Amino acid sequence: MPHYKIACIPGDGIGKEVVPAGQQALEALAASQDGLSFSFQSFGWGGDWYRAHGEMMPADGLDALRGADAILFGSAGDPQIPDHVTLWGLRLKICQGFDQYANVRPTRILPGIDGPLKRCTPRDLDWVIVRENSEGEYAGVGGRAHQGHPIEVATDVSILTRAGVERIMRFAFRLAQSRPRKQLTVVTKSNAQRHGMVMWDEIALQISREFPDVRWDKELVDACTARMVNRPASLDTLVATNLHADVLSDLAAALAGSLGIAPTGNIDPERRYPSMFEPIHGSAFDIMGKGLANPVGTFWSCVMLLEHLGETAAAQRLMRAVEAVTADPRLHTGDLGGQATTAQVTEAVCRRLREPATAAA
Ligand SMILES: NC(=O)c1ccc[n+]([C@@H]2O[C@H](COP(=O)([O-])OP(=O)(O)OC[C@H]3O[C@@H](n4cnc5c(N)ncnc54)[C@H](O)[C@@H]3O)[C@@H](O)[C@H]2O)c1
Ligand SMILES: O=C(O)[C@H](O)[C@@H](O)C(=O)O
Ligand SMILES: [K+]
Ligand SMILES: [Mn+2]
Repeated sequence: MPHYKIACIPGDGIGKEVVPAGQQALEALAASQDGLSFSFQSFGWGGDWYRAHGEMMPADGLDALRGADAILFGSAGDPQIPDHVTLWGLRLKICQGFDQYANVRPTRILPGIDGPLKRCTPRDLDWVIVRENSEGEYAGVGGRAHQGHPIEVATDVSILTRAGVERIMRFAFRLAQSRPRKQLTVVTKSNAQRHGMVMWDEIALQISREFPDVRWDKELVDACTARMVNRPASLDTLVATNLHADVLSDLAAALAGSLGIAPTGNIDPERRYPSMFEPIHGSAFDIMGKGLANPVGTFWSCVMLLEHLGETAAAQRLMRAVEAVTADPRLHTGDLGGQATTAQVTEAVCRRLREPATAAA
């Protein structure tokens, strides 16, 4: 009987609220499904760990995660610690350390959710953004010199490698091919960025030849924001660099109703290392510690986690339970205009999961 080891890293802010909610949902799922079981190991890394130990996670922390089947992550970001310290010391350390180079960000308007675009129905917005997750603007290459002097200099160099672009393009074309519309939009900025992004475009064309059944086009990232708003139904799968996709995916989440709903997987497609699943949002300093965070993005991330493990039936059951709960406005958290708490939404999802299969369907 399948037994999965899940490493939980709540991290900071509302991560500490939504990751336990995700764990509860997985536990409810396992309790109601023969042959599915999980063991959870929780790691108290993040801002508190930093205050105690001077680092966001132990230097050999990746070794503690290596044996996990998957990682459930919350957020890195603490009001008292600079954001680049928290992000690089935890999330990026894991994503880059485990070469989770494909970041997959699905967006849909879930039942009962009132998206902000008046002409956009749930049928018009069904996207997956593939974010290059290992290099580009997040390569970490650059430096600062002469700090505080008039000649001070600072650089962040975007690095794109042929190997890195080929693998993310191949992943994105394959994902597009697996979806009904078989359609990919390659997001670029090769008008202004005349080296790396030009290579990006050339490699997209090269890889496209391996996928003759995938219809594809190219869009400059600035125009892509307008297209997402004005012609959402013209998009299906998108692939973009690390930073471009980071920005586009927050926009996508907002257009689907809230940042609190959107999920992501940091995937190692070759399965050399555990992949890591998390809501796309951060620590949400303005609401942390109040029990008001929307746990739906984390539940949906758990759905992606289950899909990654090959537990398709369990993934579908959890997604149906989440959709049944979003369909009820009384179970909407503040970000959706409602008044429900994290605990109420979590309990409602778990209750659905405990119901006999036919009733939950
Ligand atoms: N993957 C990550 O670890 C990650 C992602 C994004 C931001 N961050 C970090 O989080 C911190 C805060 O960043 P930010 O303010 O730019 O983004 P954020 O996602 O934390 O919050 C933006 C806004 O969305 C709201 N929001 C986000 N998630 C919500 C949820 N589940 N329910 C209800 N409302 C929600 C917040 O209340 C806030 O108003 C920073 O330190 C940043 O670096 C980390
Ligand atoms: O990449 C970033 O900036 C952060 O990790 C976060 O914003 C995310 O989207 O994961
Ligand atoms: K997150
Ligand atoms: Mn982001």
